[in-house]
Amino acid sequence: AQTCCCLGSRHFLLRLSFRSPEEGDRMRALANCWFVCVTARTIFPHIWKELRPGAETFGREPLSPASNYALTLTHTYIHIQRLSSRPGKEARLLLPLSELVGCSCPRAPAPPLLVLYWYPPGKRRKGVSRRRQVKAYLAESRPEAERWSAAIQCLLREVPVTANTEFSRSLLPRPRRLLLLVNPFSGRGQAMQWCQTHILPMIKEANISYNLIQTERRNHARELIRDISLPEWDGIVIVSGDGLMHEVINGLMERPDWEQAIKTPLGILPCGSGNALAGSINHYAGYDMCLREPLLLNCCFLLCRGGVRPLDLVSITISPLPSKNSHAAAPRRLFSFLSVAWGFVSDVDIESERYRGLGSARFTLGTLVRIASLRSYKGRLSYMPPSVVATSSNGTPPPRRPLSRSITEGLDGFCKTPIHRTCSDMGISEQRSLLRRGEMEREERQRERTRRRQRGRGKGTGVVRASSLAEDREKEGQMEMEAEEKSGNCSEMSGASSASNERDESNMGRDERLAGIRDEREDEETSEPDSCEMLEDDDERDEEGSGGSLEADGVLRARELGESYGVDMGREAQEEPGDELSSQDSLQNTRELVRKNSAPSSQIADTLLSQPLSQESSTDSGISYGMEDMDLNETLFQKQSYSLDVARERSLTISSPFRHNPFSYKQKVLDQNQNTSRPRPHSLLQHSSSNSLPPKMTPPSFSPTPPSSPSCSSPHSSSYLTPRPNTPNSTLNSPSFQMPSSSFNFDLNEPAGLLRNRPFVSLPFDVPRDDLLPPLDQPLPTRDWVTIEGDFVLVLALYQTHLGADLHAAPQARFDDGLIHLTFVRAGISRATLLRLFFAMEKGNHHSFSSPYVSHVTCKAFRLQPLSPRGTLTVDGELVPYGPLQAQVHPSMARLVVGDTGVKITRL
Ligand SMILES: Nc1ncnc2c1ncn2[C@@H]1O[C@H](COP(=O)(O)OP(=O)(O)OP(=O)(O)O)[C@@H](O)[C@H]1O
Repeated sequence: AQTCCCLGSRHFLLRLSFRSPEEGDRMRALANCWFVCVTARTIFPHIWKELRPGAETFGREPLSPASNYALTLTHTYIHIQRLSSRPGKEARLLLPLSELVGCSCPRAPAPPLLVLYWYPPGKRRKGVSRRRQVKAYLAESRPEAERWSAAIQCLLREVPVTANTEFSRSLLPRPRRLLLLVNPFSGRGQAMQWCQTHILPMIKEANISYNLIQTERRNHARELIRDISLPEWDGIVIVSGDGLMHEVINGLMERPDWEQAIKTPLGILPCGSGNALAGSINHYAGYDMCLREPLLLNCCFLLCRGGVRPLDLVSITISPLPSKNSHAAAPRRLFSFLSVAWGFVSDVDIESERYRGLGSARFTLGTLVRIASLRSYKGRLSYMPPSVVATSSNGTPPPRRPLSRSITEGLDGFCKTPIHRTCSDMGISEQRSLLRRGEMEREERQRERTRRRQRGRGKGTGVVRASSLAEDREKEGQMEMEAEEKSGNCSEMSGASSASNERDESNMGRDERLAGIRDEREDEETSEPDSCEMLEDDDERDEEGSGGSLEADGVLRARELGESYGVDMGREAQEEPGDELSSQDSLQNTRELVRKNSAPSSQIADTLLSQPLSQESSTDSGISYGMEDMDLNETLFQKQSYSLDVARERSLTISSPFRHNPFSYKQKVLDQNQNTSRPRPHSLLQHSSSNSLPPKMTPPSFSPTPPSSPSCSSPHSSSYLTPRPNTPNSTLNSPSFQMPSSSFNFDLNEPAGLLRNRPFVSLPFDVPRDDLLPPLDQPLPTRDWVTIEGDFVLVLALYQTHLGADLHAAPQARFDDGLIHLTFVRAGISRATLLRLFFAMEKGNHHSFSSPYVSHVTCKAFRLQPLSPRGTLTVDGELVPYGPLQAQVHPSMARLVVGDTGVKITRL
């Protein structure tokens, strides 16, 4: 038994032989007694089996033959060799210390055992995860067993040791102490059960002391964390989903000693339904995607190993909740570790609460339900690319963003290159369509500007309130319905979806509408059968022109919210009659598909996308336009004339046909499948319905600020851009700059449900400032920001790799990369494509997924201004008040327990 093979004597720390308990009668009696009385059925069932293969029938059957083992300890492995007198029967096991959670040496009267808690990776039905195995060996004496236990624990706790070290318990640091916060209702309500079966046993095996607190209500953990004495704890562990982690982080940031408090290592043991952070930790450790208990075991193992990494936090500023004195309410700040979501993702998150019993499958079901009734939302997304911060912090001026002057150049790598390098994702024919629509917008906006000035004279302000927007759009909808009922010519379109109306109109009534753009009067006389909304629009204009009824004024104000900003340039496009004729058949087919309500969305989309959009553009060179408008960051531009040549050049980067497509304000007919009794966002009524697709290829307006047009390399050198006074190089000579930014006037409803019980504790004064962001109610700087405005299906800002344990949504993200990973999907995407996108996300290969509607960028800060009056916004999966929101990343603010797979920073 004293012989063992020599395994790397250079790293040799301990070598000793152990015997199995069957070696002698005395030992056997002792071991049997101890196991039967204390351990066999409770603490060490595995050991019992290991030592006594015939445990269940002890006393009745003969004991198995004795085995001797030789164990050798090195810095990285325990080599275990079974010694056998019969040649060829020796078995060797190499047990990596990195797969060990801990070891123990049970006290007397137990025999002198060395027990190893080993979690090797094992194959599961879905992926690979850790499995528990216990190895126990009987030492010749208790001091020998204790020496071994101390040696292994020293290595696990990274105590420096050599081959000459005299191992004893005194070398060991004190056991780690963890505060476990358990939400018993998280996920499917299994958190406490899993604590007993998986978590606490493993934590004990790792020789970690713990205190477990069950949360009793929402925000209980937050209050607790604000008040406890933190130095007592080596870490705070959340046994729940991401929501409780959000509470804890914000509780820490609300402490007066937030700077030290936020450095407390945080761990997560996934018992929720989303478990995004746990999924990210699991991925970072190099494990395959897994859910439920396997994921829990992996994370618990990593927690016990105890490697800690820095974690970025994102400071979020959101609109204040309404108070009695709404003027006194200041924007709120909170800290986020995971995500900000608006649109599809937040809708699914909140709406799928009702399927909570399904666990993580609730998101799959929620996704399918939401895809079936796809919504889009109007909004404006601005972000600051990381390159800007990197270079400006060096003191060197940021490089000019090159303008992609060729449409096809931008189209090539649309999905792969950063947005600010891309000017358009549209093909040539669509570019023409864009320019034509730009012309229409310009005309329309000029008319509205005139009306606004008239109204401004009376009211003195151009502020638009979202509450009136909602009412006005309802009124507008009613008016449109009435108009349609009156119009017999519109009967052809009744029953068809709104989007099909839009498409038909956009393709079939081009000549008429172009004529209408040239001459507003002509519009009024045109009674184009297909153009229901034009009739209705004209009605509105009549009313407004004649003094403006309340309804008409409301409609107008509703329009202002979405449209009052943006430089709008374009050129008139005309259509060749032959082209229209050639597209008639396919259009007819499409309408049939949509009207019948029977075709799959992808089929409808395909039909639409295959339509030729072949319009020949004609330039009105020499024409100059007066303009007075704001850019997408609410920077007011001076009224100046410029030639259409300039306009044409800039239209590639700035104009916003997307924002103002011809379908924006027309009648929306609910199709048969829509539930009319249920309130729906207005954007849904406008842009999508369950059987219709949003308009084809609604390109966004990309507005790097300043626009990086060669003719306008900087806002200050521009001949036609003058920033607003509150920007660094502003001038005060614009008569209109006093007009407040409309998009910040949201009517926030009284918080209800999930939001009702949120305590709004103010953060300490010295929490880090968002130095890249102006206050929420002020315009963004003119430089370095990119703005996209239009209709979005979703906007998702993620700073971890996973959005859910099985949703690898930001593969490039790292815990401390100092970046926000923005994904946005614009209206126009088909349901089938969206579904494919989510499927691709599961594997994390959606970045190679090519769709002109889907964009991925990284940034340091962003601002999101929803322009649709209703919607949901979530931060870390938790509902926040709907309204403008801005965020900035603060690199490496917190610390996260991730195990020791990656680059180790410190130990828990
Ligand atoms: N005892 C409790 N009773 C009710 N709500 C609680 C309690 N403890 C915590 N909460 C709240 O429950 C919400 C949801 O918890 P959490 O996010 O941890 O679980 P989950 O929603 O199942 O998981 P995930 O966010 O991963 O989907 C959190 O906002 C938290 O504030």
